[in-house]
Amino acid sequence: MSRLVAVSNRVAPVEEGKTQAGGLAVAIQEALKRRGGIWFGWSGQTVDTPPDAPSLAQSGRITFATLGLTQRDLEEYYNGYANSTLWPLFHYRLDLAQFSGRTYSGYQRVNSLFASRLAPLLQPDDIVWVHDYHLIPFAEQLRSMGLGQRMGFFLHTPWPAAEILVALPAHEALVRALCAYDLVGFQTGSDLLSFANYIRFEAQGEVEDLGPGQGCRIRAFGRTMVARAFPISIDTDVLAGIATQAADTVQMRRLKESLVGRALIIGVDRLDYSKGLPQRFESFQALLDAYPANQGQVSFMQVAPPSRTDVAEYQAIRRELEALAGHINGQFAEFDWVPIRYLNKSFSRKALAGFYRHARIGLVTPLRDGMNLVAKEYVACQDPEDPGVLVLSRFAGAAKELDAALVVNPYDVRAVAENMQRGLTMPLQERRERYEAMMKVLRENDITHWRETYVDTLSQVGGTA
Ligand SMILES: O=P(O)(O)OC[C@H]1O[C@H](O[C@H]2O[C@H](CO)[C@@H](O)[C@H](O)[C@H]2O)[C@H](O)[C@@H](O)[C@@H]1O
Ligand SMILES: O=c1ccn([C@@H]2O[C@H](COP(=O)(O)OP(=O)(O)O)[C@@H](O)[C@H]2O)c(=O)[nH]1
Repeated sequence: MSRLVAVSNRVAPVEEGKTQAGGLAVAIQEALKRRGGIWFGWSGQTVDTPPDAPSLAQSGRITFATLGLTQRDLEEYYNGYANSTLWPLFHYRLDLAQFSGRTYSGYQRVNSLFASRLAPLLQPDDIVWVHDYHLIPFAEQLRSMGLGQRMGFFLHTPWPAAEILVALPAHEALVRALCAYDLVGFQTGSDLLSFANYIRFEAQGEVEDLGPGQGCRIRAFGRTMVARAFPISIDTDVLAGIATQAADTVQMRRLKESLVGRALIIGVDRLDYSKGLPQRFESFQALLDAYPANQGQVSFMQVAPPSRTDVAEYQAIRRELEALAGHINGQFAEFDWVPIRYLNKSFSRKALAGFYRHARIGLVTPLRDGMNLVAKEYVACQDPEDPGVLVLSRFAGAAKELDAALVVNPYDVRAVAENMQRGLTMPLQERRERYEAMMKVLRENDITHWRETYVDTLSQVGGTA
């Protein structure tokens, strides 16, 4: 069996026997454990000069190969082109996207640096699996060094409609770079459709349908490759197991004591403008306004660990939310009840599992999201006998699979409030039916299924080595 080489900007430090936080970390770790291989990416550290070779660390059959970046590289590649150009653009925020030749050069330079440092570690029959928007030009860089291995890419964010993408000065170069892969995976069928439409109408390429769920063969920029949707998922049964044991944690005991029987609504998101947090806070305000019986009876807890804190837009959304939470709490709080618990910190997977299970509503209302694993985790953690209700944005990739949630338009504050009220008062029978429908989907498409489908497909397409 060929070795797998996973490449991602972030490389999770994996310790044997410890459960990993994010779905991506779990998926990559498992895939590498099975086949043996390398996990290559940024070390998370800044250095004065880029090293000639990555640092190597072994854990079982996995070699972690990581590289420090200079402050300038990090500024131009990560904070700049990845998170101030591509991230806002891919999340339909043209108003926030910055277009700068300097950061674009930095993005290309770091991709070239990464590729040149990985190349000496590669063997001819390796399968290379590259993750996310930070590394779109990675395969093109490897190919320019004469490497012909099978190379796949998976985009964790949405792929925008062509009308949005063409605002990017380098749109053609970016899509040309994607065509250097043998397989390009998207989260949903609509991301795939947006990509196929760009190929047809902007790149004058050919798109051949490969049948239901099989994606399409793309011929463009002198290359032929396959593009297909692979919705990422979670380790459903493992997480459901963790949730049954989480009721006994210290955090859970303290949470229950502090709620004194009140209903809990929960949100868990990185502090990112794509997650729709201001609209969500306003929806909760609208719930208290429109259904005053909830005042003093319902608490909304928003877990929002700070993210990408060097980027100005992330500092701005943090200030906005602090003001909004303060305003709403000032309007409704009583001496013995505060409506919004707003927490700028992160929690372990086990603590979150307990919080999810206790919450009557999981409130997941991004304005755009590639998938949103929190939506899936909330469902998997419910008590099958007495499940809570997922209120889910139609603009999260997860809504394509979890259509038994209460699917909402997050911009429609009043409608989100009405759906929260519907969830709080939903009869047990309906809650069970919706939960079972969603769990069926999550058991069929769990993280193992996602990983195996992707790696099997990549093993069968392309490769000239
Ligand atoms: O690495 P950071 O800059 O700290 O950001 C964390 C990750 O955020 C994004 O996650 C996406 O991947 C999820 C799993 O596929 C998906 O559910 C979610 O919708 C996406 O937003 C980003 O794409 C990752 O590269 C980051 O590591
Ligand atoms: O305090 C926290 C907040 C989030 N997460 C995890 O971070 C991931 C967030 O993934 P999602 O797809 O929802 O959004 P992203 O942050 O990747 O855009 C999920 O697995 C969460 O359980 C966590 O472990 N602790």
